[in-house]
Amino acid sequence: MESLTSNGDRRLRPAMAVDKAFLHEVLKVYISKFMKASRMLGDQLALAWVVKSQHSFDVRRFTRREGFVDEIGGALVLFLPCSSYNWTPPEGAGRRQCFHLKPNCRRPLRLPLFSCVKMEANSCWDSWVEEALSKLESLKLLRSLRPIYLPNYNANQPKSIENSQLNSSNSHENFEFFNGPHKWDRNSVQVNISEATFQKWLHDIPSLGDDDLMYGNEGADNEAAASAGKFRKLLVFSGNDYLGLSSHPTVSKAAIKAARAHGMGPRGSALICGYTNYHRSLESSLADLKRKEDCLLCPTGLSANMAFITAVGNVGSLLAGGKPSMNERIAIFSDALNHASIIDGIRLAEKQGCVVAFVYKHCDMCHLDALLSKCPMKKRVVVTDSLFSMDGDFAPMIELVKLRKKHGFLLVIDDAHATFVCGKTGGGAAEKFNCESDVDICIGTLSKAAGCHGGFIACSKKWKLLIQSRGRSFIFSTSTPVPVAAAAHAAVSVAKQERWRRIAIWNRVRDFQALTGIPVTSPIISLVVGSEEKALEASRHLLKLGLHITAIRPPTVPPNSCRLRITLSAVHTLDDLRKLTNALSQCVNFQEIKFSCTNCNSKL
Ligand SMILES: Cc1ncc(COP(=O)(O)O)c(C=O)c1O
Repeated sequence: MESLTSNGDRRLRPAMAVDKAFLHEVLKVYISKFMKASRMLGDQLALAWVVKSQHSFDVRRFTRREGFVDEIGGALVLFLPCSSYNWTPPEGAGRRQCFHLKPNCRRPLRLPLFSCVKMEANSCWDSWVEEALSKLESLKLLRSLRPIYLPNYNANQPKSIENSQLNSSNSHENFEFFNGPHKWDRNSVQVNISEATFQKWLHDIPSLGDDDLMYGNEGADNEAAASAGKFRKLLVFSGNDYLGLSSHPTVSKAAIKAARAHGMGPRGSALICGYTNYHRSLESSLADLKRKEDCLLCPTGLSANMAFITAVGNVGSLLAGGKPSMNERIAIFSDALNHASIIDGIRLAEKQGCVVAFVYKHCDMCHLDALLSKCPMKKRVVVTDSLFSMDGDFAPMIELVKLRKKHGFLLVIDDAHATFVCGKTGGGAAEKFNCESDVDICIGTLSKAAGCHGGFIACSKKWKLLIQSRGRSFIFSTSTPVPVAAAAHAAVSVAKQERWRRIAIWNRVRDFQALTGIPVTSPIISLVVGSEEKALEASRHLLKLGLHITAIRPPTVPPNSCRLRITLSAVHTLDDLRKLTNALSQCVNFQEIKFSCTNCNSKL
């Protein structure tokens, strides 16, 4: 099936069977849209959502005064004045072809007249969101982002700074990229800890972070302390800076430049006065990366998940015009191992009486299918981590897409750990599994592979408007500091351009597998060792050997599934991996782990 965007480019989309109940739902929205359009044009309009003819027609003929073309629910809809045209509705469906057109397209496009309604799995969601937005509009509850324009330099700065700003520009073209690792990259995987911290960690003594750091924060003193044996150097295998961008000079330069020109504090939440051209640029680059219409920045990944879930819950109450009945609520199907922020978001929305949660067994598509089949509620959302943070396994994206087609739910992924790491361009898990257009909402964070801070929701413009108007953790929190937004924008470009980083990290994944024989699927490696004591003992042993690896214990993971969570980075070398696997071989049994992994995989 072919789709035409306003740019005139063509993409192939899978065809879908027409479901009559579905069609009925969408037609309801067509009618309300039609009424609105009639008012807008001050004319009586004929609605032609499916037009059957041998001929082609030229969209140029339909000016705004005469009528217009819109896309609703994935189908092209013509709104035409009755006086000029006498279109009739279709006489039934069959196997037909359909074209899409972006709303209010002005470009002259020649389209063969189509004779079919094509239903997208989420077309009901499109119409529900539209209806929710109309309700919000009538209640005057739609909220706006009004970017404050911050120029590239600040004329009020001292002369020397002002000049350095003038000499460099903020534009993408001036970002510096490198085609291989450099000395600075090591900063992302090498750290020092003081002897006091080391001792407390070794003896599992609770710390408030007030350990005697002895030599302050100055680099030169730290060097001296390290060489005098006061600090211990550790090689980090526990961070989420997968590409090593936290120490990338292009990223830090962007932050420095923005901090010099504009200071630190964003001065307010995004809806008040904390949203600037820097935030907008970052949103655009993330929307591009995720191949979505738009994107909404949130203060953190945690707040992005919470904002989305509270906003989706609101659709239930807005459409019901008050507290929704059981069947009017939103059914959210959530993987049992989803991130805490998804769980908390769902709990909050449940408390507000907007959603009902169904937790399906981890990655178990039969269980999810059964729950969906039994569920009488129409408004359904499936939310899952794409790459699970504790186990390092991927959600079964292809099966999820199949179920989405079957049940017509909204598919939402938390792509926190896969963004920038997976896919040819770093687009994340959906790009890796070639299903970007089947993922409706992609939530992510800039605090992991981007090496910065902040969260985002890549989605359609309609969803963005809904979330920015109803997502409480977005609305009621101060926006991202400008230097952080500038740094993250640089990081998006670096991550895209420096492809060698993605190649390197996946090479390290293969190296780990080759050195241990343990099958691994991602840079997050979870070695389940069993009891808490075993995990702590292993972590202590690794610490003594200079490796920063944490033991993950309840309540983060279930009792007796305590583990060592190891994360690999593009910046690790093969020698680092040798050091790691040698040390691991002294405290964990690779054969046992290999056996339980194989067993586990055969059950999937
Ligand atoms: C899967 C997942 N989602 C969301 C988050 C939250 O992101 P942030 O640290 O930006 O709040 C995390 C981070 O821990 C995560 O692992």
